[in-house]
Amino acid sequence: MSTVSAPATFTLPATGATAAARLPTPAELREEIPLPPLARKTAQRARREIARILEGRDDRLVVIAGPCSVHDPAAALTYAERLSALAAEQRDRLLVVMRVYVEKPRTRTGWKGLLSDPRLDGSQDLPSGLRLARGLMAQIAGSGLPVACEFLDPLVPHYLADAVSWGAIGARTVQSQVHRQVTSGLGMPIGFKNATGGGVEDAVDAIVSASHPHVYPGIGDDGRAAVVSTAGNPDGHVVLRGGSAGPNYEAGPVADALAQLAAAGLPQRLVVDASHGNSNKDHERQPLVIDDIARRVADGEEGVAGVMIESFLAAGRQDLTIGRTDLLTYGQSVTDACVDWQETARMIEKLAAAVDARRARPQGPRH
Ligand SMILES: O=C[C@H](O)[C@H](O)COP(=O)(O)O
Ligand SMILES: C=C(OP(=O)(O)O)C(=O)O
Repeated sequence: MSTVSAPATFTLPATGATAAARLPTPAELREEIPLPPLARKTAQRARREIARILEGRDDRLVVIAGPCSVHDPAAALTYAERLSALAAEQRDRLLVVMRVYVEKPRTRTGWKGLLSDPRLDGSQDLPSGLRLARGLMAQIAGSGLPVACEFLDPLVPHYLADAVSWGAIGARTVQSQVHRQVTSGLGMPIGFKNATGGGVEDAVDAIVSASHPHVYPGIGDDGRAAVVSTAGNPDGHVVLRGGSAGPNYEAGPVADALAQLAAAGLPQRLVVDASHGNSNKDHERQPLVIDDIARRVADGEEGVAGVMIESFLAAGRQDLTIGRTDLLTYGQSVTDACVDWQETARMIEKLAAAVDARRARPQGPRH
């Protein structure tokens, strides 16, 4: 019988990576760009309200609307101003949260978002991107409009999470243990997208995993590597976004997903994304998804707690040529196609009317 003895020391191979610039620590960035008191209040209040809607204790719908990605802070602020006015008008029926997505997962390659490359010129000035992202989120939340984003890099929540009311784990990372661990320590409701193939099981697994405490290697407020311990996130939920097998916003797939949640002992409430695989990335299909959901909500459907809409000032999308921001159309997405402002307002009004109609039903939910 042969035995294998472990070497006394290990030499790690060179990684090929270089550390090009220092990032501020989370504590340094929070001190440099503090959250205004109203931003903190907005973030905390919306977290609680979203959780109540997910629990079915508040009969409003959550509406997560905004650009696929933020590439121009000025256009994002113009959009925020309009959305904020509409959110205030509909606050008794809807809880509107703005997508302020500063990190983009890519299927293969492409611009990875404002945080990675804030000048859109390939210089990848991450320290500036991080500052810009935090400043923008602080300003939007500080205007009273709650902020949503996708958490992609596991270090980034340490810098931004206090400004955020709703977080997403995307279809490309929903199976990742790293992301499940990170979200288990975040203080806001987290929507887990179904995987790109359409499978909801991965999102259900992620909710269960993230609801448990975890211990993992991460960083502390001082930026030093640390053992991070989390308490578990009780507000994980599924986001149906369709997939390569087709859309899943219709009543049948929603009922199937709710059954999977019930089988896992989880609350039967979820969010439907009108974009991505549910629109086949065609922005003109998003209103069809919202119309269908609004009709079902008006008829009394209660499994859908909220919707996501990819929306910006101008309709459609445009290709980004790195280094040529002069070629860009103002207020139009450089990633996935979005509906324009007029269509966004129409969709939001339709959802508000659906909540009213559900309330008016004799056997409708109590509120
Ligand atoms: O939501 C945005 C995109 O669908 C996601 O970032 C993937 O983009 P890509 O397939 O263009 O890389
Ligand atoms: C990348 C996104 O979605 P998904 O993970 O569903 O592709 C998104 O919402 O921006």
